[in-house]
Amino acid sequence: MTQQRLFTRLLLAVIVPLVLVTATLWPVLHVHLETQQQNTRSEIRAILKVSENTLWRDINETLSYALAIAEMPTIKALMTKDGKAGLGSPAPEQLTGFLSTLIKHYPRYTKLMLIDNQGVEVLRIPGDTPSDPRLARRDHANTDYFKSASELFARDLYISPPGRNLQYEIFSGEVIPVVNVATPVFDDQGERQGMVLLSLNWQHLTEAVHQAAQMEPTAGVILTDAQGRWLLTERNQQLPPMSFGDDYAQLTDESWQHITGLDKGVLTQENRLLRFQRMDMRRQTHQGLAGHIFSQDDTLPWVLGVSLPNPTWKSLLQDDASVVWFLLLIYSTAVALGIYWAFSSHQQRLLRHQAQQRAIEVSNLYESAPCGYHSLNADGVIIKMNQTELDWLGLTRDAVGYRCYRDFISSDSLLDFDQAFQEVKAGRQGEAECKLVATDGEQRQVVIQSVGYLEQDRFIYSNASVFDITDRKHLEEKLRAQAMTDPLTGVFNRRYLQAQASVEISRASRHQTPISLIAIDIDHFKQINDDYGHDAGDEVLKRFADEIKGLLRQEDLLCRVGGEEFAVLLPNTTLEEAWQVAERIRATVEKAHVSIEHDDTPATITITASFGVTHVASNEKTLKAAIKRADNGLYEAKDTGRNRIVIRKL
Ligand SMILES: Nc1nc2c(ncn2[C@@H]2O[C@H](COP(=O)(O)OP(=O)(O)OP(=O)(O)O)[C@@H](O)[C@H]2O)c(=O)[nH]1
Repeated sequence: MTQQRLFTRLLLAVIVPLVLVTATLWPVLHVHLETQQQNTRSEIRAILKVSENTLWRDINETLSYALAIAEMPTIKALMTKDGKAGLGSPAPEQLTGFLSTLIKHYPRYTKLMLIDNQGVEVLRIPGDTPSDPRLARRDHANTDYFKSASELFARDLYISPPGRNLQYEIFSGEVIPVVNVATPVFDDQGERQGMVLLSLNWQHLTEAVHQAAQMEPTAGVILTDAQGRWLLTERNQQLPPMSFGDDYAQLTDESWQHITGLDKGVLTQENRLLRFQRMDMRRQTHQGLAGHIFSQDDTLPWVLGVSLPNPTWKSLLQDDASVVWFLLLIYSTAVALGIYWAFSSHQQRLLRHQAQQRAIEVSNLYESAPCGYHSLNADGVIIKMNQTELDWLGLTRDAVGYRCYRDFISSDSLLDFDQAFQEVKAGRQGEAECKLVATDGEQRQVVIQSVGYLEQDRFIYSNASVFDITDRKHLEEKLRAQAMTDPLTGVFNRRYLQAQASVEISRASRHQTPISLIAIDIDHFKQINDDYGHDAGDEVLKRFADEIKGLLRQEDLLCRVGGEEFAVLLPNTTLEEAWQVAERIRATVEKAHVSIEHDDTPATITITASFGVTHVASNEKTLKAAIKRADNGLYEAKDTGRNRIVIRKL
């Protein structure tokens, strides 16, 4: 049972700390996780902003250059049929040199072209003819950029979708998608003279976006057109492998559904947090000098997005070892404390149980001790009492608190009790031999030993042990009586006569009263023994004593002083009165018949006795002289025929 309880406590000691620590740490870790997620969101927002700015910056610069070139007088002059260097004439070296430098210095451009109103190429920088047959033609009349830009007003711009409609070029030995930016050229009279076309190296542009995103190595970038066509040229390691032109919408159908409905937003894609926003260059306001910007409407707006790993509990623990150690430390400390609590409380419980057992044992000992225990307050009221003493006094526990102990002390013991109680109240030990009287009147001789408990010299209560000495007292009295009594006849013996004689003599002396003594001896007692046996003799002695006792007063002392010799001490009795007593005894004995069994035959014995009578003189301190006188009288009675009384005076 104890082991099972310990096991339960140990189980609780493990579970409760785990639950408590978890309940305590959960909000903290949750906040920590939320903070991490918030930080991730902020980081994504920042990367997205930088990526967007990078993209816009390059595109805007391109727009600016295109517009600036279209505004250049030499360009206008070159494009104007009526100018000095009209169409069909080669471009001045100075102009081609300037434009070549521009294209070389900005690797984001693959080429610059001037196209006349018929779609015929007027100037191409760089000037070498591409070997790719797709790009070899000089007639641009059927291209989307030509068709679109031919209808634009001054300072309007057309931007082709990246890589759309075969807009690829071979650049540095590889085929790359391009974005064509076209703006019309008008002469000073407002006549449309053709257009300027700048081809943007889309790979270069998106690389810049990538680099911006690489501020955070785990960041991933998405860039698609409005249809979900993948516009990035570089592989993005954080996403499923996508190549330029792949259908992102189809690959991530669910996410794309989410994206298509919103201008911007945040969504969770697998374990990554993706923030996206729309980019519509038609609504670009950067170009304060630009007119309208046109493009293929079905491809815009683009979707630019940045993703980062979304912090989770798992990533939190994996990325931050200190959190794991911290949790391990907290949990192990809590469990260790719990186990310590389980063992210590188990130990305390055992100790408490043992203490309770001891208390019960002590209480049992107290309650059922063979002696009484009680405590009294200063007024003598019982404030505590064990069951033994309650039983002695015939009380129930209800008596505690209001009954006075003194009420149960016999009147002849009150003085001793009061004296002892005063001692106790004074802080000393008190002892009294008293007689307790129970509610039913039963008396009990006891010895009360008590000590007082004092505080600052003020008595508070007493603690008393009460020993029942009734049996001892009875035994003492019995022994005392036996010591003073003749066992055969039950009358006093010689020792008692001598002891009591001095008491009676001094009393007689005090009260000036006479005191007399009778010596008695059975006549021919030896003959009775001889005739009937010793037992018969004993029976005669008992009967003889009984006969005499019946003739004496309470205060007279009948004593057996020898084998068949008796003495009677008669306080307050004159010699004459003593003689009368002796005569009464003699006459009674003479008439007495003692019935015995002798040899299985009933027999009757008659006896006589001789007497010596004297009185104790007032100057005699002991009985010695009086006994001698009485014996002398007795001897004379024997000598003169027995069955008679002889008085001996002083
Ligand atoms: N049965 C019995 N006999 C006792 C007891 N004490 C003494 N005796 C006997 O009492 C007798 C006393 O005898 P004696 O002293 O010769 O006296 P007696 O026979 O009475 O003769 P007188 O005194 O001269 O009349 C002795 O035989 C004792 O043995 C006793 O306690 N019981």
